[in-house]
Amino acid sequence: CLREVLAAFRACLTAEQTVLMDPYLRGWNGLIRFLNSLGTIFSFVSKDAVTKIQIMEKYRSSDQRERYETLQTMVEYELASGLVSLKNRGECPESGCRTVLRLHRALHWLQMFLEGLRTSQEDSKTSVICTDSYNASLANYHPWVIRKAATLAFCALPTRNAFLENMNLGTPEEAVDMLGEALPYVCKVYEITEELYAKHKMLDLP
Ligand SMILES: CCCCCCCC/C=C\CCCCCCCC(=O)N[C@@H](COP(=O)(O)O)[C@H](O)/C=C/CCCCCCCCCCCCC
Repeated sequence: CLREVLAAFRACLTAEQTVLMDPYLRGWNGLIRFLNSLGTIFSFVSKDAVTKIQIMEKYRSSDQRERYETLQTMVEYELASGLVSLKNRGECPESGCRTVLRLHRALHWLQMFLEGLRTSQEDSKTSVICTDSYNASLANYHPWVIRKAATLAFCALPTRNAFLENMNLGTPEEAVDMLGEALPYVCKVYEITEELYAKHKMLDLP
């Protein structure tokens, strides 16, 4: 249920302005379930996202689980233990920091996409909203072949109102209201993570 997905992003935020890992991953898992319901054309996207979520879930069920309780504790722990490579991807291909960075960039896309959906006219095309938000965010980190595959897949998206109805949040108008309520939490999670990564000069982790 997307209501629960949006609630998960709200639950990530603590009074100390840190981001809790478990609701963050719960939110992502819910988004992937929704993505899968849009058709197999998006399998290549969900496969990559699932791999990344599983890497993080593995840390959360390991002996070091407490180090991964929040994004902040993860960054502190991995940097102090030399578990992050700032230059060479091959050295630490599955660090929590680089893995979360990929999800974080995708969260930027999601934020722009949902805002576009919320503020668009009834007759707007979801594929156009999706392509515009992708080009303005995530596409900057993808090679040509992925950008092509992604923009091709976006053409299969249903119309704006059908998409909003698929979200199971009531009528399209009710879904838009719900997005208006929930988006500030997604934005806050994005902002806190962006600041954290900028502070540690990790926004370009290979
Ligand atoms: C209330 C919510 C309603 C909206 C629901 C939207 C559901 C979206 C669910 C998931 C979003 C996609 C997450 C994609 C993560 C991509 C991470 C990434 O950038 N990976 C690349 C880099 O990884 P490394 O190689 O460095 O490890 C990787 O190369 C990418 C591979 C796959 C292609 C990614 C294409 C992304 C397109 C994003 C748009 C999804 C379309 C959703 C349509 C509604």
